[in-house]
Amino acid sequence: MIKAADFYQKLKSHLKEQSPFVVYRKPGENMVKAMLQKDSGSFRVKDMKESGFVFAAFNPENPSWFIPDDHSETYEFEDISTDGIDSDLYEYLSWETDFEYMEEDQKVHENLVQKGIDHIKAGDFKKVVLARSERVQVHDPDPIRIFKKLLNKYSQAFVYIWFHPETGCWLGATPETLLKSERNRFKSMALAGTQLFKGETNVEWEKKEVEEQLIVTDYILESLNSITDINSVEVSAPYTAKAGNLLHIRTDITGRLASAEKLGELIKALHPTPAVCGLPKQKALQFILENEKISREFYSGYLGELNMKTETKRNSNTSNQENQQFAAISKKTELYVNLRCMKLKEGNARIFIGGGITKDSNAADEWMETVNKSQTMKAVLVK
Ligand SMILES: C=C(O[C@@H]1C=C(C(=O)O)C=C[C@H]1O)C(=O)O
Repeated sequence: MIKAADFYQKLKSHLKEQSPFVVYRKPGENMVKAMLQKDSGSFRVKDMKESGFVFAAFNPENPSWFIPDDHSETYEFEDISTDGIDSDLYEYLSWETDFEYMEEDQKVHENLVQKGIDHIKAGDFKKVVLARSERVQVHDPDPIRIFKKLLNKYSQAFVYIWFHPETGCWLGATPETLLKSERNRFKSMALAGTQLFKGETNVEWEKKEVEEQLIVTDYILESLNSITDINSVEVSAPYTAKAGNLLHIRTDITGRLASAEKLGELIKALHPTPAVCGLPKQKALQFILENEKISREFYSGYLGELNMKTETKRNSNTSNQENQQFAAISKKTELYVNLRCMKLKEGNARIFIGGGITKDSNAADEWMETVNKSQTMKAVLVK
């Protein structure tokens, strides 16, 4: 196993050569993993049968970039938080906003949200997720140092830094799983509804938020219909989940795929879910593409390990081979929705944030929700 300091040294030279790489840590884990592509080729996902790390755009028509397993060096190391900033108190206190600078942005976003509400009331769609971006001047633009701050601060998120000449440099700390699967078992989640964390996770939710989250759960369950062994599907009760300075409503969904071959179909059916797009999917997507003032690029797309080979040691229980161990190779997929993320460019960070709109939404509240969400990335950019 490589030492963290040695790894980051290696990563620096890789970055200088502008070769694709990804470094990431899964929620609740200690180990940081990395894939450094050995050549400078650009690979795209074609049929979801590939093995490697995928970085997919929000718009399903756009390419999904890929670091293939067999074209990269992989690393694993422990990176222990040293500055102790991963505390609830810090998240709450680090709240700060420059309102003057945002006045124009606020107007533009509220107009967009109002247009969304009007279309919902006219019956065009039931839910739409509308986003904006914000440019933040970065005091210390070293992407590796920003990544380390994310690691220190967000132990329960999927934290990553991704670089590819086709996409630029992205970093994030997302609370949302799109899909996990191993052999034919899978897990997904419906995450929606947002309020600011004020030191208490036992909170009340407004009816509007509950309904907004239910739309996501129902959609995921419906998408599973033709692809899974539907009798195997289990759904948890909705509960409050903390993500940085925010709380969301979350439902966990597990089940079995009709066959492991159906993985690609399932990803296609799920993405983009109404947690980041809307319902019905096509109408909401069209509204977003025509009306949002930004190109989302990879924000609210998905990223993660696709069909990564993992070895599990199992005991054979046949009597004449007592206690004999054998290694079973299986393929594991772990994909996350690319939220609470930013793109680094020429010393600036572009933060992407959005929120779900339903008929009961209020434009000013939706603005505040995006301000709150922007804090997840801003907290690691301020001095
Ligand atoms: C769209 C975002 O987050 C999503 C939207 C949420 C909402 O509308 O309440 C909550 C969690 C996420 O599923 C974002 O963070 O930009």
